[in-house]
Amino acid sequence: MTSPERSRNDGTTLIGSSRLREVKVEDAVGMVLAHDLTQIVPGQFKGRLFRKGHVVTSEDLPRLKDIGKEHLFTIELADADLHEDDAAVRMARALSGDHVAYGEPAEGKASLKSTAHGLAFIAREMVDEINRLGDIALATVVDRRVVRTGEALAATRVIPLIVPKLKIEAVEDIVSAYRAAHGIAPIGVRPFRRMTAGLLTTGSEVYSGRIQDKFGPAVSAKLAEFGSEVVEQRFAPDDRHTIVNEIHYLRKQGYDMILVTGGMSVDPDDRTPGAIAEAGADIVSYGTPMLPGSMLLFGYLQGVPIFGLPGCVMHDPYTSFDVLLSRVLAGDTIAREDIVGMGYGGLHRS
Ligand SMILES: Nc1nc2c(c(=O)[nH]1)N[C@H]1C(S)=C(S)[C@@H](COP(=O)(O)OP(=O)(O)OC[C@H]3O[C@@H](n4cnc5c(N)ncnc54)[C@H](O)[C@@H]3O)O[C@H]1N2
Ligand code: MOO
Repeated sequence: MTSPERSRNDGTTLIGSSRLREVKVEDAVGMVLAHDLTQIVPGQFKGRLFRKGHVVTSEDLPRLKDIGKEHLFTIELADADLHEDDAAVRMARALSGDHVAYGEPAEGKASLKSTAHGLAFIAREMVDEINRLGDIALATVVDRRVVRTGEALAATRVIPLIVPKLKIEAVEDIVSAYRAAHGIAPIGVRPFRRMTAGLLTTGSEVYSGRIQDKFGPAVSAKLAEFGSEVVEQRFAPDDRHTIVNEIHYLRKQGYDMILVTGGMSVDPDDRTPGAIAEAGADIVSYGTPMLPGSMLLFGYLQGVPIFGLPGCVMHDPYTSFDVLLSRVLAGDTIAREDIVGMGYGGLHRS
């Protein structure tokens, strides 16, 4: 796993073909730092105290001692090797796909960030394959996580200070093969489209004015959070025929998706799933193996995504609606197997 590293008793260490020479801090004034130096003060600070390339001055000596440095390295880098910063950047470059940016490395780490609000794409098998090489750390967010502009997607790092070029070339080869096979990079972001929605709120208690509608504001806020919009809201009592007609009305308006709220459970007045079916939708799934949001229905009405949203969507901040909505907005067509796969890791409230 680890690079052959040989410490010698003349104060030098050989890593691969490169030589690291230890210099006592007292003798290091005027020396150029070979790598970033980190300070950690729990609860207060963690980061770079000195940058790679910094020229050590006599004023630096107490601060170097404070972070435990008695010696510093000079590096004689062999042609066959790479400095940790350069290795991290090369990996970042290889891995980055659409809507991903990476900046300057720090402390041997390069961060890949999203340049869009959308759904992260992370090829998990690729991450595992790279980490299997050893001496390399590639840490990512989970696939299909919602990311905002500027949010981190992944970070690359090599474990030793110096790594053989061959190791990074192995990463580049793995990634090239992936790109060739799949036509995309292993790390990317699929930006959310701006979609319009027609909303139908069912429930006789709301329709009659007995209680105030709370679903409309909750669903509108949710779509706005994703950059989309509820354009029109209609209301219906718990009457199947009326609900079917209202669904047809919304379909005719040409909205990008149709959302029907309430009446999704097991009571005799819960008419929504039957009405969505009667309206002619192809039901992908009624019932979603995730909590909250288990009573959610998803289907397509003449190709338009249609959701039956259970009461929890009005109440819980994160439900199966968030998962499926984000995928629809990223351009996915949802199949039954996608719904099946939501159960593992899908328990967010018992
Ligand atoms: N015996 C069972 N009970 C429940 C089940 C079950 O499987 N068996 N599922 C539970 C789950 S999970 C959820 S979520 C809810 C689903 O509720 P519904 O979608 O059927 O919602 P309703 O019955 O129509 O209403 C429930 C509740 O919410 C109020 N509501 C509904 N719409 C609005 C609105 N637009 N504004 C304000 N308030 C609204 C309604 O008055 C009820 O109080 O069922 C669980 N139970
Ligand atoms: O679907 Mo309820 O739909 O899990 O809280």
